[in-house]
Amino acid sequence: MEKLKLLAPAKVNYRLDVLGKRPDGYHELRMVMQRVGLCDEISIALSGTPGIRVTCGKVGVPDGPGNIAWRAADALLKLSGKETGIDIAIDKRIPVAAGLGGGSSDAATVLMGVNQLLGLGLSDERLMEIGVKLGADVPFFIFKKTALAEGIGDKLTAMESMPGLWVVLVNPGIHVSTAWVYQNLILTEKGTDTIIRGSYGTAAEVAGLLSNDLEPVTCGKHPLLNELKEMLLTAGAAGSLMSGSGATVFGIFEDEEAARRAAAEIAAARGWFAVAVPTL
Ligand SMILES: C[C@@](CO)(OP(=O)(O)O)[C@H](O)COP(=O)(O)OP(=O)(O)OC[C@H]1O[C@@H](n2ccc(N)nc2=O)[C@H](O)[C@@H]1O
Ligand SMILES: Nc1ncnc2c1ncn2[C@@H]1O[C@H](COP(=O)(O)OP(=O)(O)O)[C@@H](O)[C@H]1O
Repeated sequence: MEKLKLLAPAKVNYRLDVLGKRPDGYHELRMVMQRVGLCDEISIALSGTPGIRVTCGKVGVPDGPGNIAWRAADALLKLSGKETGIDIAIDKRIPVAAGLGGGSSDAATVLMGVNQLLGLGLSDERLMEIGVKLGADVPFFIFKKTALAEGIGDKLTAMESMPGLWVVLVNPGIHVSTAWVYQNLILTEKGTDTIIRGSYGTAAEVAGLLSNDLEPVTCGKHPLLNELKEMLLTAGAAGSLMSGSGATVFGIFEDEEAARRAAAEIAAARGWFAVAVPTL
């Protein structure tokens, strides 16, 4: 039986403006989303034994139907009407519940992989429609380009030109519930007059874009994150920010060596998860 091995990358949010709350409880956003080279490895194989099996073996990530990758496979299998079985193994490299979109990326990768394995021929647009029902960030990972994301995160426009940078991701092992962060957000009447351009040329220019309305909620609960942002700046980052709902904090660097040195220093000093990865 045919088998695929795929990489599911993480993301960071260079910008996250919350514009308001919708009647269904979701929030209207304006984000700039960037994929980075820290990836889960996903094997997908068709099987003669009907049913979907997902194994991950990582604490905090459910096997079986609780896994968003299982739900992605289920959605496509139902749509296909086929009787085949699907076996999915996830080698989890992306920290979990960390604001890096690992679950959403796994789901997007499974949608694309199962579409290919079952020969369904669904367009990316159709996969994004199916994906947004699994999670607001899933369409972005099918889009595969640095994006301005609006709506609940699903209305995507490609950024015209973004610099290739090095991103240092630091996660102090704090798990954050995205739902909790949105529930505890205090919406203000702040203006949204910052213009987001289509093109940014340097790390310094991207640093001017960095802002996240969810930061005060998560950093309010975990003040250590402010310290992490400072450590990244001291280590030479052009800018630092919390990603998504947190608790991962990232710094942006133009220079690979400087980024690798910063990650090694922070990992050695405090024993936290800290890696330097390129933007994709
Ligand atoms: C904050 C962000 C930024 O990229 O990323 P993460 O921190 O999760 O990585 C996203 O908005 C997270 O997207 P995602 O994690 O796919 O969201 P979902 O599973 O659909 O929803 C999780 C919870 O967040 C809330 N939610 C999500 C998206 C949105 N635009 N408004 C919301 O209020 C939902 O009400 C739900 O309770
Ligand atoms: N494939 C998966 N990878 C990671 N988390 C998953 C997965 N499937 C289900 N989950 C659950 O989704 C929650 C959010 O995880 P994740 O996508 O890593 O975080 P975030 O929303 O911060 O980007 C976790 O608490 C985890 O239990």
